[in-house]
Amino acid sequence: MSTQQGLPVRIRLLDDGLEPPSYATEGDAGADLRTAVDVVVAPGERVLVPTGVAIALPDGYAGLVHPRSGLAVRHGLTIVNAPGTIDAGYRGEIKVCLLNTDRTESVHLSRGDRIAQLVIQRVERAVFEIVDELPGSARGTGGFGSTGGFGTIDAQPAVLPAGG
Ligand SMILES: O=c1ccn([C@H]2C[C@H](O)[C@@H](COP(=O)(O)OP(=O)(O)OP(=O)(O)O)O2)c(=O)[nH]1
Ligand SMILES: [Mg+2]
Repeated sequence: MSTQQGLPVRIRLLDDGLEPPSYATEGDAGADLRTAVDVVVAPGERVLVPTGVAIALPDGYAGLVHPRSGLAVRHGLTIVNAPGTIDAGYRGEIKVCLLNTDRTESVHLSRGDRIAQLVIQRVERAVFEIVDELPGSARGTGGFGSTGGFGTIDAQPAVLPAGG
């Protein structure tokens, strides 16, 4: 009898010989995902990396693909669309769009290296109700540094033109 506790999630291992996603230590929020291929990510480049797994999440859940902090700090490796969203209905291979933010050094990854982490969360689906006025709140329309932060906030944040 298994003593493991948690949400049962069906997983297909699409790549024989690759270790399945796993939690590194008890209490971890993210299960580490591995690259199925050797890959070099050049400075400033992005690469879509296969993980060799497909999952079926129960309705009402989503998987969020987060970067790993160690790779971020040591190598500048991040995920372009962090966190990536794995929909409950998605049955394809989970892939990770890695980005090397380092200006000079390439990142060399070997098949089996842990490249990202999958956090599974409950999610709500909204039923959008169109209204003319929103209810008041303490924050109101303040945002984008309205509560203070670095330096002076005298100026309003610039509104950048789309695409510019
Ligand atoms: O980092 C990611 C993000 C997404 N996906 C897969 C699972 C997800 O369910 C599907 C769609 O992702 P998303 O909705 O973010 O992409 P989209 O650009 O909106 O594509 P689509 O039109 O297919 O929804 O792609 C991944 O494998 N890795
Ligand atoms: Mg989508």
